[in-house]
Amino acid sequence: MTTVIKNGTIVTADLTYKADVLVEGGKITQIGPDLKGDEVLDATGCYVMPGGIDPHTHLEMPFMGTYSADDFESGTRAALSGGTTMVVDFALPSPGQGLLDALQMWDNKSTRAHCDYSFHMAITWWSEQVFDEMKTVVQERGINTFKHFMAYKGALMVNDDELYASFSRCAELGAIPLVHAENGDVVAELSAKLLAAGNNGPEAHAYSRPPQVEGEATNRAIMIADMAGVPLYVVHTSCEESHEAIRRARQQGKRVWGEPLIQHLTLDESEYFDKDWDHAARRVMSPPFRNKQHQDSLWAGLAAGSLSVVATDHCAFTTDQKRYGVGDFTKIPNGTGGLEDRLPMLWTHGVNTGRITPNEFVAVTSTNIAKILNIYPRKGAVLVGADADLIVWDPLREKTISAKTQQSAIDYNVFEGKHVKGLPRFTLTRGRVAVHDGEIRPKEGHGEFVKRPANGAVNRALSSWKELTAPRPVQRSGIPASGV
Ligand SMILES: NC(=O)NCCC(=O)O
Ligand SMILES: [Zn+2]
Ligand SMILES: [Zn+2]
Repeated sequence: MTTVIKNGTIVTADLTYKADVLVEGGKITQIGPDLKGDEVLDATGCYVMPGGIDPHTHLEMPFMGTYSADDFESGTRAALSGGTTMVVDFALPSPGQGLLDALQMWDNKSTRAHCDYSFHMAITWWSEQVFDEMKTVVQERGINTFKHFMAYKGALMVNDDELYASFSRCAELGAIPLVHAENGDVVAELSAKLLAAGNNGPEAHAYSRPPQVEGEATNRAIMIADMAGVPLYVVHTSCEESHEAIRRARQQGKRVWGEPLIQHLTLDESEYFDKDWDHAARRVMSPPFRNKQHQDSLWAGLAAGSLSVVATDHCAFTTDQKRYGVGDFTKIPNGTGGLEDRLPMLWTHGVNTGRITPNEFVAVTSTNIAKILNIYPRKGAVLVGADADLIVWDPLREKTISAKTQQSAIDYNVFEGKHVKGLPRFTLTRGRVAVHDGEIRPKEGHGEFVKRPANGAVNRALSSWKELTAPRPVQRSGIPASGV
């Protein structure tokens, strides 16, 4: 059975041209004029683009005494509905738990996925066992990224010596470290001080995590990665201080990528000052939403190329779960949703406003991260031989975002009431039409785990350079006799 997408304009990260696309056996088999197939999808007036890849989700994540409410079933259904065809989640060992044990748990959770997926492996503690298992994770399990939390003291946070040890191990294995960059010690101190002063509402969450704590941690992570000789990916870059650190590092030739979230690009800190406790608590996430100047910095970074990927950090909690933190903001589960809305919101606020081009849209939602994760061009491309993860994007299709019509399992949407223009007409996941003329047709269990090999181009280049420039002892002809 073949499927042909006809009459569309193909938009990739670097090209825009008219052609039909033929799909068979889950792959793109031909691109050209006047193609024929058993099933025809009409793309008249539409852009045919690589499906979105969201490299930052937390589905059914155990966190802050509960589990995030969207699992791999509802989460990947939401993803497909909004044009995202692959998610990368985080396997999180609890303290003392082995990496392979934790991976087994994430394997079990992900069997219901509607679209393809992968995992980042989190390093939440350090030991010889963790050091040893990192090799198996990379070489046998096909996971080439390791996540480190510099925040969440007493839970997921790791210290600088552990960061250095793990980053060095990543360098040896051809893997890439990821960081959640906030100074967890300072956040803990500020939180305690705010609570002691009676500042216990959701707005205090934002007060406890000012941009400086993110900027400092980003600079520190960049320095440690440089010392360890490894590239670095900074998740949820939310402010100018962190962006500035990334921009400077890149100008110095360091291999550092920054990932703003669609939430930080389009929602601001005023949400936390809402008189309705639920409204504010539903938007509690780390780092928190910032002011307009920080948003402008993030948008500028996407246009200038100093920021590389737009993600969601989808980690959705219901209103009841958020209410665990009534009277103590530090107990509000951190996280917001966005999987279904990332592409429409970015198109509406990015492409429709002229802040980014359609090609840049493809780059930051799909192609750049496929290259970073070393799965390009299997993913993130419209090329013969690539997986047929495709969206037929209708720039005229409109809707108003509402929890009433969303796929996510939670009872609200942080983008509630926002009007978007630009939505998928069709979404294909490895050739299977999962959104048909705007209507979701999911298939539980269709999603497959995507292995990601180590030693991508950037790792290889950086390790050659580090080897070439490594400190070497000076060769001396005559060595004086010891004074003792
Ligand atoms: N971001 C957030 O608040 N929750 C999810 C966990 C994380 O990424 O820090
Ligand atoms: Zn984080
Ligand atoms: Zn996260």
